[in-house]
Amino acid sequence: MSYGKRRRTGYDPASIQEYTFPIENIPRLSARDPEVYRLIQASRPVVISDSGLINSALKWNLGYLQENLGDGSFHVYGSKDNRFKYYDEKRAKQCKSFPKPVKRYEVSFNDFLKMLMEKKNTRERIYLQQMLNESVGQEIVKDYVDFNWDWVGRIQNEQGWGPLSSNLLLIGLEGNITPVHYDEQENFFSQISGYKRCLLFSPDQFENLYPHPVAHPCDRQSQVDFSKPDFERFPKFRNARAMEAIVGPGDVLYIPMYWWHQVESLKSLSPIDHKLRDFSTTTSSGSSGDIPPVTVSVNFWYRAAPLPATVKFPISAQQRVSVMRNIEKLLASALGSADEVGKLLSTMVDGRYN
Ligand SMILES: CC1(C)c2ccccc2-c2ccc(C[C@@H](CC(=O)O)C(=O)C(=O)O)cc21
Ligand SMILES: [Zn+2]
Repeated sequence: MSYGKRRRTGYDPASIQEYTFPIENIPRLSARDPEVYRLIQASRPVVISDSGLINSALKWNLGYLQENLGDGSFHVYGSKDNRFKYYDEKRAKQCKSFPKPVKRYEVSFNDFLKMLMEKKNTRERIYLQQMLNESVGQEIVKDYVDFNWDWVGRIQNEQGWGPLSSNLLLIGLEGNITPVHYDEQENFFSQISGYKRCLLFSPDQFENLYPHPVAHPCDRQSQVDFSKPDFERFPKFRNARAMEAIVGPGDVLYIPMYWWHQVESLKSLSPIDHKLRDFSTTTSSGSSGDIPPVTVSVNFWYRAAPLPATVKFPISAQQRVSVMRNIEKLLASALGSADEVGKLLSTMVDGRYN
């Protein structure tokens, strides 16, 4: 069930997964509308349709990227299903019993293209995510310089945000899902090609989304799998309610810090012509590979504004999450291991605070 109008153009509605929670629409406004800046000021999500932020990148098809991305190495994640659940490598090494949800490869862009062709036939799905850095070719640098930095820089200053920490280039297969999680940075999520469905949940829904413990490799990720929610373990997930934006080329979605988001690559109705230069179309398996359709996005992560000098009460949901994180970290270090944090918190709370 979804309230209000859902954007209907460009993607195949059959590629929209049905979930158990109600969904409202995130406002989609022009950069000329003052309401955009009121929503950003209030740390509320909004889609800006004509910011021009990444117009210079709208020509980034795979052929252009192959030509100009340079010969650096790229992080490519592989998943045996369509979910790409992030995990922290260091923490994963510490807990032996942790089954790694995704595999990580370091490959050249051409190898990534080969993987795209070969993965067409295998179960494994792949997702490239690579920080845009100085290893990229001159043309990409030019396009990057031509981003609308005046527009985004003005917001960064007006909001008192910290520095831009990174821009991640994301190239995924249609059907790829980044499961619901939150990040501790402000994000201008920009869509270059293809369509992505972004489901957002406000930070005050922490108890509905049951994040893993902070010390867990999947810190900041929800334990709930939307496609098969375990209501016995996570009963409050019944109270979750989402806001949704379907972003297409040129759209920018403001994802406020601490807001939960799940991102799903939809099936595009007009597959892109990748203009792949004389790419050997016969893969090692000999099948004449045509590249499967992909989505391309780039995000802009900004460090948070410094905390205000005086705390206003009642504290915000974001501040509540930050306090809980600090308590979990403090207890894990005070007790020497994260395993006893739960027991100690129950001892503190049971019969005393509840
Ligand atoms: C799933 C993946 C590839 C991954 C694997 C391993 C480590 C990190 C990440 C990572 C980080 C960010 C994104 C982009 C976006 C979601 C989306 O567009 O899919 C998002 O969440 C954001 O911009 O905040 C995607 C990924
Ligand atoms: Zn994220």
